[in-house]
Amino acid sequence: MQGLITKSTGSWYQVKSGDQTIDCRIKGKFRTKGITTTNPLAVGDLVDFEMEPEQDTGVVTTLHQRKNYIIRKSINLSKQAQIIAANLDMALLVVTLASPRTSLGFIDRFLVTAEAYDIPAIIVFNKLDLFSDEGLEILADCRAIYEDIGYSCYEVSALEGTHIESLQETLKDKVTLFSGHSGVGKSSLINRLLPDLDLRTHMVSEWSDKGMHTTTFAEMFDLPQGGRIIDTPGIRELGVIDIEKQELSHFFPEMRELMNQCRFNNCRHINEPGCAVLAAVEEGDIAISRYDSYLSIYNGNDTRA
Ligand SMILES: Nc1nc2c(ncn2[C@@H]2O[C@H](COP(=O)(O)OP(=O)(O)OP(=O)(O)O)[C@@H](O)[C@H]2O)c(=O)[nH]1
Ligand SMILES: [Zn+2]
Repeated sequence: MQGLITKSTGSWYQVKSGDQTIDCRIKGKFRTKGITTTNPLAVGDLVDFEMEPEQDTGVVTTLHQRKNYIIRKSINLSKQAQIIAANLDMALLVVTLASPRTSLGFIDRFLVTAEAYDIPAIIVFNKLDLFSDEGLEILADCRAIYEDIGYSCYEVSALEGTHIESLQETLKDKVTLFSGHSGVGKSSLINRLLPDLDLRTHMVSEWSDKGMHTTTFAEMFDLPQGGRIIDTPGIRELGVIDIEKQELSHFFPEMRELMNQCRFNNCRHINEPGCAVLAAVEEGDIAISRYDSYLSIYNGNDTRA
């Protein structure tokens, strides 16, 4: 039987197949080429599984090839990576310019990561209800920086349910990963999008009843209009995969566009003469905040929220 992994605890996997949801273990080894992972399978994986004889549990036997996947590097020195989720169509970042304010550096880091994974990213500015007229202008300026580059932006209030419909339309029939640092309202937004609120708490208790670990990495939910979202509790940042300094500007679309116009083909866009990127910054065609983020990532500075 074929199924979709919607939740994982590390040793148990929840596999959705048709209208059924079956708790499965894995048999044998599933290796991911090129990296050592702490978890062989992740939310979003398509698998084949078999029911265990006379049990209501199953065994995963095969992993289907992944379209993409995102990882988180472990913080210790083991060099192991954790696969957070697989087969994504879109990565959504919830941010807010109200408290706790998301820094532009944090947003840019997320976008670079999504570009590196080749996963389209969208930005949702939350807590719209907290903005004064002046605040709304700042929000519009910020939004313009990202829309000019080509990223879709949404302004919502998860609290009041403002502008949720257009976001719902965008999420329709897609698999979208939700990220955001603590306090931005990611859970509130997800609860808005999933009217069946009991779903989440219900599932947790059901798993505890079976004596399974409830600390999960990520979890997938069906959207009522079609499509799915993946929540990433406790994961504040996507693991930036190793990006060569020389390649970093490829992941800033507005720089990527200009690169061929730099005088030197190995231009770092830092102080080289005839640099088209520096010229665009000067002209105001590239936002200073974006260029600052480029330098900051280039120099290996940690840009946290
Ligand atoms: N004013 C306002 N407050 C909001 C909005 N969305 C969320 N909040 C509040 O912001 C706080 C954090 O919301 P959560 O949904 O828990 O945020 P989170 O991003 O999931 O954060 P963690 O739970 O720490 O991961 C709560 O007090 C919410 O009530 C909003 O649109 N407007
Ligand atoms: Zn250059």
